[in-house]
Amino acid sequence: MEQQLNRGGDVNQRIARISAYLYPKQMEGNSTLLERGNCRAKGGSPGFKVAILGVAGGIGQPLSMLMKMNPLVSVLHLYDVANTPGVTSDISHMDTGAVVRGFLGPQQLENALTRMDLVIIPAGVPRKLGMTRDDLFNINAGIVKTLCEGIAKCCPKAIVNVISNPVNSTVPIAAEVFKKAGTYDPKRLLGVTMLDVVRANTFVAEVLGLDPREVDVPVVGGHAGINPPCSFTSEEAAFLTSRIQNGGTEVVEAKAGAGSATLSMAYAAVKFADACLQGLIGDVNVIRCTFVDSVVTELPFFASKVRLGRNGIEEVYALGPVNEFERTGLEMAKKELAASIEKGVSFAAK
Ligand SMILES: NC(=O)c1ccc[n+]([C@@H]2O[C@H](COP(=O)([O-])OP(=O)(O)OC[C@H]3O[C@@H](n4cnc5c(N)ncnc54)[C@H](O)[C@@H]3O)[C@@H](O)[C@H]2O)c1
Ligand SMILES: O=C(O)C[C@H](O)C(=O)O
Repeated sequence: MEQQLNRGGDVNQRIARISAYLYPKQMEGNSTLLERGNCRAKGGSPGFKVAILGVAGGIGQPLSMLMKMNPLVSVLHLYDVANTPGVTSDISHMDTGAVVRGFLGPQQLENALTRMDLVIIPAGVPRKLGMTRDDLFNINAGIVKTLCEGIAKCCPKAIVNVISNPVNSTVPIAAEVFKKAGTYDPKRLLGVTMLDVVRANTFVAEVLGLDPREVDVPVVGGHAGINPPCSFTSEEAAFLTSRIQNGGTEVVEAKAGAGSATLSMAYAAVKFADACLQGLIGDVNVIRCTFVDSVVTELPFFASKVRLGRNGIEEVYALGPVNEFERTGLEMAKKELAASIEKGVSFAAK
């Protein structure tokens, strides 16, 4: 993990790029500013300020731990409505650069969010056996709405990564909240679908007998295209599509009432958050799949490949050629997606 998070150049080069991002004017011709600049929290390292909302949960705890290990993070704000002090105390003992602060309950939400560069939201209830993600809507819609109202007020320029389910509705809710507040920037709101990619890489590698690190499967709008080029039998394609689409249910059933994916989700979330931070410091060719405001299809939101950069999303890529099997899956996915998006938009309009 350490090796992965440090990829894209030597740590000193990355620190210089962070400083250039945070203090573009001052950095001109002044490389010593890094030592004196206030981008460094007292006793900590230079980097970005990141808030995680929902830190005491199954995802929130390992996600907080992994973000504390990320060398691009200088300040880590941990927020939850319960049990924040324990998680904060525990994580704060890790001897990595980021300075950790805990925030408990709605009265501390604004302090948790003020001046953040990136906000990650895993707050909300997970599904249990027999539930769909949409069954979580009634509770999680309100949670995401409130948290996004706080973001609009306290850090309207932050990049926002939404993990809380149903993502297909919670991202449109967030967009509506930001529109109402006059702060909406579609380049900065990203639904986290990275777990689909992580699963797809793993399952495809299993079938092909490859190392998952050599596989990169873009998962778009709920279905997969394959890279590197390879071919599957129709049975293999059907098996893989179903396994990737039902990966969440596979974990919910294995956990037998104890919730849904948490550890793989935390891993996927930190991979995605790290990509957002890499984009912010100006790394090139940071391309990931995510559920975003989109014109790729007729739907207002869609998961597809995007290029991340200094402003968040720099480019949303078109789908490219799809075969008949993928076209059928895409049409089915779009119907469900349209309903989920509309549900989120109407909720936020109330
Ligand atoms: N996007 C994805 O691919 C993906 C994958 C897995 C899980 N999820 C979703 O992530 C969410 C969290 O899952 P989990 O397993 O960590 O659940 P969890 O119940 O273990 O943790 C949720 C945390 O959210 C906190 N919380 C509740 N209301 C809050 C509020 N108003 N403000 C701040 N925090 C609040 C809770 O106190 C708890 O600590 C669920 O909605 C789940 O469906 C998404
Ligand atoms: O399946 C769930 O409810 C959680 C998450 O969306 C997942 O895909 O694991």
